Amino acid sequence: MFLCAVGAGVTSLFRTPWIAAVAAMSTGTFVQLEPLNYRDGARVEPADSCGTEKAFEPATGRVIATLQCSGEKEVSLAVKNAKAAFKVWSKKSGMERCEVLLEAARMIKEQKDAIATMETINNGKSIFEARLDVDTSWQCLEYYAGLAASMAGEHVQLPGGSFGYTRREPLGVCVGIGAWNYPFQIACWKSAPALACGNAMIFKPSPFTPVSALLLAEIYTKAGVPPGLFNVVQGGAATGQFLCQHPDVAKVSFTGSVPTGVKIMEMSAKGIKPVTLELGGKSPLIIFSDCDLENAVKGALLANFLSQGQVCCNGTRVFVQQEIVDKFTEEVVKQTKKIKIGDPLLEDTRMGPLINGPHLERVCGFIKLAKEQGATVLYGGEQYVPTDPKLKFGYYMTPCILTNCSDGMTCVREEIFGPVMSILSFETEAEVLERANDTTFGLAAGIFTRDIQRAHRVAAELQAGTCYINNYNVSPVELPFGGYKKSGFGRENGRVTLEYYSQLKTVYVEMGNVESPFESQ
Ligand SMILES: NC(=O)c1ccc[n+]([C@@H]2O[C@H](COP(=O)([O-])OP(=O)(O)OC[C@H]3O[C@@H](n4cnc5c(N)ncnc54)[C@H](O)[C@@H]3O)[C@@H](O)[C@H]2O)c1
Ligand SMILES: O=CCc1c[nH]cn1
Repeated sequence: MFLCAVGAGVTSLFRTPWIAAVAAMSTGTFVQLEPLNYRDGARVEPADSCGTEKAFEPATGRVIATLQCSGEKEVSLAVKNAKAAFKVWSKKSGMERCEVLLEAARMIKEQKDAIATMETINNGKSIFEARLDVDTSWQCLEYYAGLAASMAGEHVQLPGGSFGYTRREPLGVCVGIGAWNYPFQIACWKSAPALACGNAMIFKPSPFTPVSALLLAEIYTKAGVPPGLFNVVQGGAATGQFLCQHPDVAKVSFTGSVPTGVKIMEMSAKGIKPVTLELGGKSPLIIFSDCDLENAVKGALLANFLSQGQVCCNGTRVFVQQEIVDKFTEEVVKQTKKIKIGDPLLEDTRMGPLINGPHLERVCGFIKLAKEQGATVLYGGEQYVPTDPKLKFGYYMTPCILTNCSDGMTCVREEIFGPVMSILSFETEAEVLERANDTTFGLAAGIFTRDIQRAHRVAAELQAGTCYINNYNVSPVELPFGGYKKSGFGRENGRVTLEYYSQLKTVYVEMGNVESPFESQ
């Protein structure tokens, strides 16, 4: 499927040499040559286009693909195909859908290293993390495979022997629109529950990370979904709008920024389409003085520096109780200095490049402004050039720790979406709760304490969709994930997500005669 230096030509995704060749690929070698749209069970060039976009390898700054953004015609063809596939797939039993999803999960597991390598090349996250993302991806498919057959309604007894029952039915053609920070995982988090419920899906990845959704599409086809059930269209805002506005699209599940979420909701409102919005955050991490300090420091690093800090639920406002703030800060800086930055495909790298040049500039701009507003950079926050010459034009920076922060500063109020931790001190539980909740976002929050009563009391008061107690950024597929306030609504993962990809039909059954005020005397 890909031409690459080690691949020696075009090979098939499903042959072992392809998997081995991709998994062994090194930074600076991959070029995407095959079409990036997927329709009717195969890669295709789009029928029309509304411009082009370039996708990069963030580690080197090389262009790896030039996308044709799908136009209205291509989007309509994808919807037409998805509608046809929906007719077949929605008639299958839950157990039949389960079998196909389990096979797809098995194939993802089998190709884990190759998929993770592609993700690292296109996104820049370390191969260590990309493999973890692939694990949560196949787990998601397995989880919803297991739930597919449990979709059921209820039976309700009514007077006179009449009764009613409910049926949980799929919605139809669902659209998934993804962000660039977890390209493969987001495609799985959306498609697995959608397909388990009997829907079809058209997925549009971010134009920055167009590559890995195609691997998922090929796996679904090989696993046995009908052609057209999972299609991929490429492009940016214009393509996304064609999708959201299409009259035959039944639902939109979106992961991205708040401003785009607003637009998605407006477009969906015009068609009365349900939406799931997984948006941004500025989450608090609260560290009480009675915590296990070593775990709290580990938690703070997990909350800030995974995927170069480009994680929606990151706990970037680190509130530390006054008594331990010096000790905590010293230890956090010590551990942050140890993070190995560099070629993301190397096994010991823990921080790769940011997604692209403009984003790196934006993150550095936040740090500059933080300094102007009175914050102190205790460590990092600078552009970084690794010694390997092939990485010279990559988008690297050192992880940044800010102190002397106050609640009104821009770095404390706005989502930076980069490796920037702001440390703030507090004195009392009541005070920190008020400050933690003083944000328009509400995606996640964290608490480190040994006092279990306090942990649950604080979790109950935090205005956030997910609260981590004594850990951070762990997202098992069994647990629902989603936001409060401007971080969005609807959920991904967990049993509840079946409700967001299905609708309830009530069937009334009359066992007697019709009683009517209109009957003749
Ligand atoms: N809550 C979550 O689960 C979650 C997960 C990952 C990222 N995010 C958030 O995503 C943001 C970063 O991702 P991003 O920069 O890709 O976000 P973005 O909003 O710029 O883009 C997200 C997607 O929307 C598409 N898009 C842009 N304009 C559109 C329009 N008018 N109509 C339809 N589609 C449109 C983009 O092409 C992309 O595929 C951050 O705010 C982050 O917090 C949230
Ligand atoms: O970036 C936010 C968390 C996440 C991971 N995968 C999908 N969302």
